[in-house]
Amino acid sequence: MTAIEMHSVRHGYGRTTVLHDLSLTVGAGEVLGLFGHNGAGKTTTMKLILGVLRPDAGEVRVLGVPAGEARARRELGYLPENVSFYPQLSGRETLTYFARLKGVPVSGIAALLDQVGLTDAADRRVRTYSKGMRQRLGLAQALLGEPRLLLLDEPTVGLDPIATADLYALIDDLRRRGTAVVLCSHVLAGVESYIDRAAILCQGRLRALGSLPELQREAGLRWRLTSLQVDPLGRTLRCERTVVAKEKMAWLRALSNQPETVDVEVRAPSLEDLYRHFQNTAGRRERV
Ligand SMILES: Nc1ncnc2c1ncn2[C@@H]1O[C@H](COP(=O)(O)OP(=O)(O)OP(=O)(O)O)[C@@H](O)[C@H]1O
Repeated sequence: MTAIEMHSVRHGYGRTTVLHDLSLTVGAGEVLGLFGHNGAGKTTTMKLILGVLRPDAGEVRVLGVPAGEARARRELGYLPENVSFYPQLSGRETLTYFARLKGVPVSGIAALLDQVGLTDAADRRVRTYSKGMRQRLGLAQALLGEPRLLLLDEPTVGLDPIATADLYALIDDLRRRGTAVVLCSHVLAGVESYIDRAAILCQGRLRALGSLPELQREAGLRWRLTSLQVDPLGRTLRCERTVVAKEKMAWLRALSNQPETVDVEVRAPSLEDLYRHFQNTAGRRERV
């Protein structure tokens, strides 16, 4: 079943429209990265999916029902951007509280604490937690009740590199079990191999949507080839060139046929390169 369907959604605060004609779908077991500058409309999009905001126009459906319906809410987990908890409760008490609010069994709490690496701190008050520990508790809260759709707003904020890698591994595991995930982040480096598609928002408009190879094709950015060559005196020379995607293989063949070439490194346009490209060209496109 499709996890999210947004059709021609418009939303504004007061008289200012901040989302324009947004259409996208997210399938079961799909991880969508939602990216955009500050104020692009990412959190507003999340809130529309949660059903705490209603669109001014268009339609938002979650797991086959209108967003905000009890069935959709029950199957949805949400990690907000600025997660906050009652400081006097322990981690375990916090999860018990949220499990009761959500109407899900408390029996899975120990496993969740373990999954996010908080077992040893489970009975400490949250006010003694570091930022990263609070973030991990937020993630455990979002995972209560085994949601079929998980919305993560800046989930890596405050996480150290190992905890960040653990989070991505957890997302991978959830994806394999059919959970759909929407992941908002300003940290693009490292996220690309964990998302199926990226949606790039600019000034409330969907500027690009697709898998990394699709976005690479659409953007037409150049690939970087770095070759190491040994000259007749035995010195190693480093040569760098950028080539368009369709010429990449011809260049690779040519380089590997040269006996002086000892190594070639190929760098595809990264998610960061693509993000910058689509943001930079958004204004231009709108003016056309
Ligand atoms: N409650 C509100 N009232 C009025 N304007 C709002 C409200 N919430 C958000 N906005 C405006 O809507 C636009 C989109 O905000 P939103 O929080 O969705 O962006 P974002 O992409 O999540 O930004 P960030 O990366 O900074 O978190 C911004 O211009 C913001 O100022």
